Amino acid sequence: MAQYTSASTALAVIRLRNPPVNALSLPVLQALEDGLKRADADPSVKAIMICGENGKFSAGADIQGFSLPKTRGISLGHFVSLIERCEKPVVAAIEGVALGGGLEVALGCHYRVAHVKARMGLPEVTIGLLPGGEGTQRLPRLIGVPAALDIITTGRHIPATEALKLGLVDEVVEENTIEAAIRLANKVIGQPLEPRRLSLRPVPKLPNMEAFLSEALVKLKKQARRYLAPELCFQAVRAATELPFADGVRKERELFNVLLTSGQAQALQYAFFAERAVQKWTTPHGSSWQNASPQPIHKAAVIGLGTMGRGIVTSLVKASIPVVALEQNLEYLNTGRKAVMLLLEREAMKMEQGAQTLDFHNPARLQFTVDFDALRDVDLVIEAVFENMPLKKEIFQKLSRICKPAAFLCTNTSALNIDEIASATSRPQQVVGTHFFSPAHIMRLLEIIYGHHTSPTAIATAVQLGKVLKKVGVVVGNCFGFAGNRMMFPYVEQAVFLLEEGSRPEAVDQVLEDFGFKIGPFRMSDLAGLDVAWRSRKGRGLAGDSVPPGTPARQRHGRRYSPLPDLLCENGRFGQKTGKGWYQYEKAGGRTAKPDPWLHNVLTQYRDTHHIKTRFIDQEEILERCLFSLINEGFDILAEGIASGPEHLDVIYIHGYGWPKHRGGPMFYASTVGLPRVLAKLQRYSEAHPDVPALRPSTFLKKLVAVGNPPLKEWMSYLSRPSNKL
Ligand SMILES: C/C=C(\C)C(=O)SCCNC(=O)CCNC(=O)[C@H](O)C(C)(C)COP(=O)(O)OP(=O)(O)OC[C@H]1O[C@@H](n2cnc3c(N)ncnc32)[C@H](O)[C@@H]1OP(=O)(O)O
Repeated sequence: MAQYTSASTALAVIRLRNPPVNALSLPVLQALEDGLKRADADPSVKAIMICGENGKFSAGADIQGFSLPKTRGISLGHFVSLIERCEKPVVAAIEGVALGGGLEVALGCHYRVAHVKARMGLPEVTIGLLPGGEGTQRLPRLIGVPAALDIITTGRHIPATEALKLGLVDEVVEENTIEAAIRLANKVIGQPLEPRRLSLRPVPKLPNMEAFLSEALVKLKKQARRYLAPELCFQAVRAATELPFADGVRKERELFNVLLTSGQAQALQYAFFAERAVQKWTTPHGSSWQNASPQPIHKAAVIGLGTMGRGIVTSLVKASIPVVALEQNLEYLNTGRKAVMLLLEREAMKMEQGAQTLDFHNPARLQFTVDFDALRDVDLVIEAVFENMPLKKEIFQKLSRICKPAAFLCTNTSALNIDEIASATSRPQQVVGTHFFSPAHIMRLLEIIYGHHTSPTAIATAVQLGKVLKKVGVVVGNCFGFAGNRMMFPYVEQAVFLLEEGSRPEAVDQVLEDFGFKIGPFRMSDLAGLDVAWRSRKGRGLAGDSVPPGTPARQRHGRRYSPLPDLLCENGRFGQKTGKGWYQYEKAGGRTAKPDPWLHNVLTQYRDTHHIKTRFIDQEEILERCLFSLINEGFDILAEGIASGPEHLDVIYIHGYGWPKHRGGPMFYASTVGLPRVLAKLQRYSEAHPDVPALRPSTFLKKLVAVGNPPLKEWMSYLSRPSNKL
């Protein structure tokens, strides 16, 4: 847990030991205390060094431990103070990471030496907390208020070189950090320790501290939106500027306890582990991350340079994977090339600020072509043409002929059947769905869809590709809309039904934005373009000429249907790109949504035509119908084995659909509301709308309620045998 050794008779070494990241669990901290006492009591020991095992100092407090009752009330600050009060110099040797409590331990030390590749930071804010080991009081004393406030309220990891400039560390070394720390420890033996004890230092003054803090708070509130932790972090740092150290520490603890017991901290910590859990993918057929090895991707190709293709090319170039970008003709190729170059130039500028470079002018790294023959030697192709099954099949047939046998063939689709696409090839085991989210070079989610024949190697390779592209890959089964969009359909459907019954787009959006979504469903549809879904509905016989004559306007296949979105499209209202959709915009391509009297009139006429009695719909009903129908679909997806756990759906929603992370994702949210309540509400709404299948409670949800509303992590054990429907 923490190993006590000696580097020489005069130097004691305490090595934090808790693989994989030396998290500061209670036993680790107790062993650290024992080590300090032993070193203090040994007259031959003249200095102490603290380091971490396996090239990592420490990733901070054990996040799992926050939920353990026995660790409550034990303050990390106690251990940090013990280090600082030591009568012998204590040197931190920082390798790998010193994050959160790990950095706070280092701040208790009298000196800090870091390896040049080490990263430091106080990321507690990202898991809904504040640095509760006196970090909010020590850091401003060491590096000043502006830098400390930035590090504490953003949680960003800073590289060792920046840490040196800020004065956070005393030395940065390129070689052996431990040896450098030993050298420093030997050098400082006998020197006075008072000036090195941060708790005794004043916070460096700013001529305009009050103005600085007020301005910083305004900025922070704007960025933090509905997140509690950033503002409480701010208050703790402000306390450091106003109060003596001990009172500041009391304030820090008080604020920490507010956050610790907040639902936000629990949701954010759940999200942290969910993101890691989805990397350990499994399928109902028994393949998993443990029994599949990814193949290396030395060269890739992207077909189609529309919005998605451009983003995907940019992502690949950023990840240093050589790319061949292919379009169907020279005109499209030139337009696509210009757009890609623009994106890459912007990305290069961002990266240069972080001292990295992006090499995209070299044709060996990025080649534009209209010739399929250029794909002969690539290891993986991502087809990103628009959603048209015959076109995709034609392309896959060609790829199957041209690409080398080992090449993986990926399709970027948001809903289409992977098996049907794979059937056009002679290698369905190499075909995998890679659903990117727009803008593809920015959005972190990558939905990875396996078909009936997709090999475990192909899945593992797509997952590995996701990692290399710095995305969160979530493996799901094949069904219409996969996991994310399949859950989105009932959500959007409810939003439109609410308009039919009496609500307005701005009212529905407001409720969902107050809940924490970045944008509500109507603003989202306007942004994405209403024509995409219209084309899909026409293709599925739900809209346009393919609807059989005599079909009731508000019914399809025996269930309720709203033709309102079709009506907008028929009027050329495709959203932002046409300047009109569910809202009106200042111009085509404009971004400022304004409520539109035209739409309000259309809604009134529509209700009159269809004899719908307008009623007032309160916020609770708006929220519940939209969210609970989405969650209900999630339970069906779990029951069918399309996703292997609720965490998968939550990660998809957080990283692909703007679900507020501080609410942990839809399935986590359902668990916090309580499944009996979700079920009761769905039952009530379903009785009121019997022709809406999405409101009919899922059998799996009913089962979970019947067995007593078990915690989320136990849900999957109540499925007797998950089976992929396909
Ligand atoms: C008050 C609060 C105080 C004082 C705190 O200190 S709160 C904790 C603050 N620290 C953090 O938030 C750091 C969280 N960890 C990370 O950012 C990253 O894990 C990492 C940068 C340290 C390493 O990243 P990477 O190399 O990509 O590896 P993983 O993220 O996959 O992590 C490996 C496994 O370690 C587990 N882990 C990581 N940090 C912690 C932690 N602080 N407590 C408990 N467990 C932690 C992580 O879940 C992975 O576990 P497995 O999935 O392999 O089981």
